[in-house]
Amino acid sequence: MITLQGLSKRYGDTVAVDSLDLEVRPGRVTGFLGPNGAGKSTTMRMILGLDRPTSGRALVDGRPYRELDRPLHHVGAVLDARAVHPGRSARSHLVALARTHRIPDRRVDEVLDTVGLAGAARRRAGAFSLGMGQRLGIAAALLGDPRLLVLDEPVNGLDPDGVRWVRDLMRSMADEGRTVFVSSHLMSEMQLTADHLVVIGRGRLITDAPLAEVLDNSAWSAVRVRAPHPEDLVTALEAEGAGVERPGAGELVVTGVPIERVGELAHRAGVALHELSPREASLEQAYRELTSDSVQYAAPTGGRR
Ligand SMILES: Nc1ncnc2c1ncn2[C@@H]1O[C@H](COP(=O)(O)OP(=O)(O)OP(=O)(O)O)[C@@H](O)[C@H]1O
Repeated sequence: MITLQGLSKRYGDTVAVDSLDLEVRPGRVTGFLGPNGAGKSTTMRMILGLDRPTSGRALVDGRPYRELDRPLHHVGAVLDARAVHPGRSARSHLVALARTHRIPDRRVDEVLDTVGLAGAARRRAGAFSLGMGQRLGIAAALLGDPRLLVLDEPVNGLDPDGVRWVRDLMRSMADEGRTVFVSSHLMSEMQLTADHLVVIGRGRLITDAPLAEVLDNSAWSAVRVRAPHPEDLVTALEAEGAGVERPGAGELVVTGVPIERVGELAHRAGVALHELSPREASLEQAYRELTSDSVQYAAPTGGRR
């Protein structure tokens, strides 16, 4: 488990992380989202003891990272997959890392196999593609068979097979009861991968909630109804305080009432339905609503048509 307590980081006048309180729990994939500059990487660096908090604490299994006896067994991390000696082979890079942490060489071959790099193990890491570099970074993260994975944009540069592979890896790690904390800007991918979401903006916590709750709370979530004569249903819905829009003749978009209730009210009002379906929000839509006030580096809107 990762615990953040009043975690803050300033760089001069910039408040990169602002009093974050958070628990990242085991057994699920927690997506870590936020606009550019929100403070995600800085938070991850503090969790991994690479940056010192200005105030507050970041704890891994109850202790600061620097105080862990065998850190690679607690946490595997991929922050910058390019941080590899370019002249070394993938295998010798991992062997060097393993030996400094008293991990046997056979574990290196196991993780090379797991990430699909066994065939490229003796090639220079400097000549690796972006995707192969990501796989090597993940191999390093897995070396100590850690209880916790911290991944900063792990699917960056991966092809569709690679993206699916990372998704499956994170899923199986979480299903084994490990903690997976992953940042990404790819909302469609996060919607497929994450169980739980933490969203920050300008260094502050915006949301810490299950994915399903974030989607349900989106203004985009609604119920679509098609009915040739919906008037009595509209009256019943409005009496319940539902929001009812009428985008076209015989069409309703209903908010604020569960789909089952819309069905019951239609039945009671004797209104024939031609369609009753959920309009589900995408994470992209929900995320835009949540972060609309905290986007710092937005492209200008309007202009070209
Ligand atoms: N070493 C540093 N020195 C000065 N400012 C920094 C440093 N590292 C980060 N910052 C600033 O802290 C803020 C948070 O940056 P951070 O990289 O943590 O955001 P992020 O959410 O990871 O962004 P992105 O999605 O663009 O990777 C930004 O304003 C950034 O410019």
